[in-house]
Amino acid sequence: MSLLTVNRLSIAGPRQPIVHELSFDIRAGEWFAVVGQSGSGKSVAASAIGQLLPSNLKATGEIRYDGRNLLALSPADMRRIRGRQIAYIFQDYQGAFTPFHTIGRHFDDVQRLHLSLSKDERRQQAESSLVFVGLSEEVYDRYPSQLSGGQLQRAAIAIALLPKPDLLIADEPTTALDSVSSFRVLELLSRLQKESGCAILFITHDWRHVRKYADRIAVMKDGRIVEAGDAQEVLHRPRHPYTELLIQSSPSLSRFNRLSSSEVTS
Ligand SMILES: Nc1ncnc2c1ncn2[C@@H]1O[C@H](COP(=O)(O)OP(=O)(O)OP(=O)(O)O)[C@@H](O)[C@H]1O
Repeated sequence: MSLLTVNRLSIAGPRQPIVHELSFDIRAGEWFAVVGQSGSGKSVAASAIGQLLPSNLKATGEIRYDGRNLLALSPADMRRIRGRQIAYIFQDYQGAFTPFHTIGRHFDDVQRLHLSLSKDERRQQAESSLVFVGLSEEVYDRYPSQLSGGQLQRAAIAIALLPKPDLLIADEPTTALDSVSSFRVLELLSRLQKESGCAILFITHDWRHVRKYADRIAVMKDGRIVEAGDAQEVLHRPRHPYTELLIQSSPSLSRFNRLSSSEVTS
């Protein structure tokens, strides 16, 4: 069943069009990867879903979610959906945190906005979600600068999933992490997705991640989807020469697969 349907989404920049008539749908509970080279328009397309485009970019077309066109919602209506039903995590996990607020304060901000819980319940919920993503509950009182990149990204995932969103948009969440932290974060996402049943829109240029986690994929080139379908089908029988080129030029899967479970325990 379709959770979100993107219909002829175009995004125009100040000088030229960036994204051209994208159409795809995301099904409930699936891992949908959008893959393509740097600059192909993956991030701007993902930002348009939550009305997070910079003001110099304009989106047209339709993004249907829960019977409504997200592009036509008022900023206030969009804020009620974003964070609660549609959550984001980004490559720039540092930028997602305010340096002078504790991790606990970041939890609290989301809990106050989207959940009605008492102060004690909020702290309890935050501490158990920290433990759930493999962090200690002491992290609650720490500042972002006191955590490693991998730990911060795991905290960001815990916060994003608190309101139990239907869709998590993960924009290259592991690009800035070393390979072991990256592996841990992806395994965590995969586990949480199975447990929570949320769909993931996963933006990446890394085919190793596509091969391991994606159910379906869309391949983007120069602002257009050149090929889309079942991930294994596209990987094994790419129809577009560009997809074939991307797959052939991707780094070997062997290093990623060699990471053993002993390397990834916290
Ligand atoms: N605010 C902006 N104003 C003008 N052009 C922009 C703006 N934001 C993005 N672009 C342009 O839009 C195009 C697509 O950018 P986008 O960040 O979506 O690519 P991407 O596929 O996500 O790349 P990457 O993998 O490097 O993140 C690029 O050419 C970029 O320069």
